[in-house]
Amino acid sequence: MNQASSPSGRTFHLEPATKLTGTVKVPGDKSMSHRSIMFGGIAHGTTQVQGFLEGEDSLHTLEAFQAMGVRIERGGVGEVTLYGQGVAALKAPQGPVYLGNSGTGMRLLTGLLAGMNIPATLTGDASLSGRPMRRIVDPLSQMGAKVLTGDGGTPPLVIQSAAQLKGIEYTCPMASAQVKSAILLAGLHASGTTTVHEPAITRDHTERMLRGFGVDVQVSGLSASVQGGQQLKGTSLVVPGDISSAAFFLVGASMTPGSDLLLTGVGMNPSRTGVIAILKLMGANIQVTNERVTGGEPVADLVVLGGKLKGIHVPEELVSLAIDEFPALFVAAAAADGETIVTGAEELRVKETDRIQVMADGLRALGADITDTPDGARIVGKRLVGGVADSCGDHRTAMSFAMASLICDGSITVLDCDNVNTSFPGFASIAANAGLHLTESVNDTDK
Ligand SMILES: O=C(O)C1=C[C@@H](OP(=O)(O)O)[C@@H](O)[C@H](O)C1
Ligand SMILES: C=C(OP(=O)(O)O)C(=O)O
Repeated sequence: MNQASSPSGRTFHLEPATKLTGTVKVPGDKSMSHRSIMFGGIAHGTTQVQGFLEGEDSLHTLEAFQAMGVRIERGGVGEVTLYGQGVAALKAPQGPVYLGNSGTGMRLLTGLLAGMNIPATLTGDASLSGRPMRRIVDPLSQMGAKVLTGDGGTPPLVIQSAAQLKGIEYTCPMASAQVKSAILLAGLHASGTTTVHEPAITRDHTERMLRGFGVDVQVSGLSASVQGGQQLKGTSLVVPGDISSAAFFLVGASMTPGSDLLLTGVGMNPSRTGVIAILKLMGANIQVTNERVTGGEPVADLVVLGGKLKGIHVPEELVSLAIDEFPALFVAAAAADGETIVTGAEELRVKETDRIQVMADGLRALGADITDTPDGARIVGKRLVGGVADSCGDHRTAMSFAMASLICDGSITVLDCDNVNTSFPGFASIAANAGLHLTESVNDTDK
């Protein structure tokens, strides 16, 4: 596996743009793409995946399962076939498993491997190496797992051999689908029942997709349970477009009068649609059309007509339903009339970057009126003037700053954009086709 970090310094250059038009098809959902490999990799029988996200994060998960001996074939774009032979056929990886920038890859794989008693060392890039892992290591230890962290509870994670895990009932202190999933995946191979209670709704792809692989998952309100000892059966699944990638375009089109954009095949899982609800509260015109169900997940085409947004206090119950969309929503707030207040979003501080800090610094550098708070921000909308915004290597902040060119009178330079490829390969050309005046350069001395 390639452990070299990608050369820093892919830079986005943006001239002011006025609207987004045409049709956009965003790539496959990242959360589901990771899970399609993990579940297909441990299942008995063949799993065929369509719409797989060929981004760096999900490809690292795919490589991890190849390193454990799973035969995986890649066909046309987004087509992956896994020839699963069950848990017993998996081999411990020979060397460290490098998971790049991906918190999802590392946290879910740790739960899965600890449950299956497969020793491994999991590593990541500089960003992932600074992210908190005790949130999964503590509950996994309660189940009997032996997982070592680096100093401060961060990666690398070393999963050591242990006796069979025992099921636990765990009340999650933070709203996190990754923590919930790590525990449930460990519970698949633990004795007895494993139950996770959550403080708020988080994405439920683990629960839905496991059912697609024949697992009995019990869900009641904010609690999910699995019984240990269940085998997964290979299946066929279609990964819908990622609403988190669509979010940049939803924001860009919603905040610019004259925009008329169609987003096709977007995943509409109700635990993910907070961004649409929040934008609608801000006055956005988003029509949900052609609703259908693909691979057990609701999917729709979204028609966005641009207009003027208004500031709101974002309801806290929508925060976990839109957690990855706040960088883009901060840009919508910078475009809105009046003040937008975000509270209850402290989880943003432990993503690929501290997204509250990076968005506040970057938007301020572009001329926005934004005050960061411990758990969110206050943003008063106004035209931006332009300047240099540092994404700090975070894919979502980079794409959000690019969308800011729609509300800006001067040019914008966005630094450190390499990691856009973790979730949205092709973003620059898709955004340029839709109306951004975006060019890219690669320069090792940018930073
Ligand atoms: O389970 C998942 O696929 C994810 C869960 C979320 O993380 P948290 O569980 O840390 O909130 C989200 O931010 C991440 O992009 C993907
Ligand atoms: C937080 C994210 O991903 P992860 O936690 O998997 O790195 C994200 O994609 O915004």
